[in-house]
Formats: sequence, structure tokens, C-alpha cells
Amino acid sequence: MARSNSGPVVALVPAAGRGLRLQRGEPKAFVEIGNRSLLQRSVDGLIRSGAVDRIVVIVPAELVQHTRDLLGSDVTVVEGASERTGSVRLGLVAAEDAGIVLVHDAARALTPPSLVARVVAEVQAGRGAVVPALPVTDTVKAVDFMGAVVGTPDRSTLRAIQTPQGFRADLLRRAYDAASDAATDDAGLVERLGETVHTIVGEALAFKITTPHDLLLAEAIIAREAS
Ligand SMILES: Nc1ccn([C@@H]2O[C@H](COP(=O)(O)OP(=O)(O)OP(=O)(O)O)[C@@H](O)[C@H]2O)c(=O)n1
Ligand SMILES: C[C@](O)(CO)[C@H](O)COP(=O)(O)O
Repeated sequence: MARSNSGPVVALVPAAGRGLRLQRGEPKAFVEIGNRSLLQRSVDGLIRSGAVDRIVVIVPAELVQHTRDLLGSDVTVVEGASERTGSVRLGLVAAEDAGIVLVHDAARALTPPSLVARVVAEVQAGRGAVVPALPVTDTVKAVDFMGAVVGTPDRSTLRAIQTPQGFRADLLRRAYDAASDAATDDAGLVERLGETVHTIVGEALAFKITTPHDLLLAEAIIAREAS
């Protein structure tokens, strides 16, 4: 198992979302591709990276016992909150011994283990906050509340951000202690402290399964791997 100088590498897996955009009528992390749930696939990827010492999964309250049965006693399972930031905050409570914290969406179920290992290696090498990033391939517009375009940011400066996001545990705790409202990712809270967040090159396979189209893509990838 990989150890940082200052404590274990603990991966938090937020899996307490409802998956409304996926429109499957069940919490997204429990939707299956090829007989394994997105959550199981994400946890397996973390384990296979060889870079994580402990895993804390955060799920809807009614699925805590089911998840414990599913994942076994090596994985800690805690109840989540109504927003992702709240769910990660609850996961952090269960990671008090961590030296490094990874936060990895259950919804990024096909993330290669090598990406997990690269993020951990960067934090172990001294970075306080590390996120995988890919260049944006569409032109992005800023619009007003009526949908009128108000600007076109320079695409060369934009990146789409993925998980796992890796942090020195004390830095992420400080960011969460200071946060008064939610953010769409954990690095956003670190940025608010004025601390540098470093990017590394992400992976196409770490895409977030959000819509029915994303699920179709994930199913096709798994089917091809199996054939
Ligand atoms: N209250 C929440 C909301 C989200 N998540 C988790 O954060 C990750 C990224 O969120 P997203 O993909 O947007 O999932 P949902 O919130 O479930 O999606 P939707 O907005 O379509 O309902 C997911 O693994 C999701 O389970 C969480 O733990 N707790
Ligand atoms: C954390 C994240 O996956 C980074 O891309 C993303 O911001 C989470 O998205 P959500 O829809 O806000 O849960």
C-alpha cells in the first residue's frame, strides 16, 4: 500500500447524488453497466491503482447498509447530504487520519487506475492540490439570463476538470472549514483560499456519466472491452 509521509492516502467517493439527469429512477451510483454498478467500478479502479490506503464511500441514507453489504468491510460507508459539497464534508469526518485525501466521483466509473496513481504521486511529490484536466474542444460562450451571448472566453485558457482530485489533507480541511457555500468541485474551495491548484493531463475515460448519452457510451466501452 502507498503511504504519504504524513499519513495514509484516503479516497472519498461521493455517491449520494440522485442522478436526475440520467433519468433512471434510482441513485446513479447504483446503476449497473455489465452487471457492476458505477460505484463498484469506481471503487475497483481506486483499489487497482495501488495508490490508495483506505476508501470512504458516501451514499444516500437509505442505501448505507446495502452498500456495506455490497462493498464489504474494507470500505467505510457513510451517509451523504443533499449537495455534493455536503456529502464530501461528511466523508472528510470519516477520514480524520488521512495525510492525503482524494475525492473521486462514483460517476466517473471508467477512470483508469493509472490516473489515480498519477494524482497521488503529484501530491506525494509536494503539490497541495492536484486536478486532472483536459482541453475544452467546443467554443464556450458566456450568456446572460435571456440567453444572449455576453462573451467568448479564450478557449486556449480553458480546461474541463475531472476527478480524482488530490489534496494534502490539512489543505482540504482548511478549505472546507472556510467554505460558506457549495462549490461544483473540491478544488474550487481550495482556490477560494488563494492556494494554487495544479493541473495534470486527464483521461478521456475519466468522463462523468451524467446523461443517458454518457451511459450509452460507457456501456459501449465496456461491451467492447468484454468482446
Ligand atoms: N448530494 C450529492 C450530489 C452528488 N454526489 C455525487 O457527486 C458525484 C458527481 O455528481 P453528479 O454526477 O452531478 O451526480 P448527481 O448529483 O447524482 O447528478 P444529477 O445532478 O443529475 O442528479 C456523483 O458521484 C454523485 O453521486 C453526492 O455524493 N452527493
Ligand atoms: C467534481 C466534478 O466532477 C469536476 O468535474 C464536477 O464538478 C461535479 O459535477 P456536479 O454536477 O456539480 O456534481
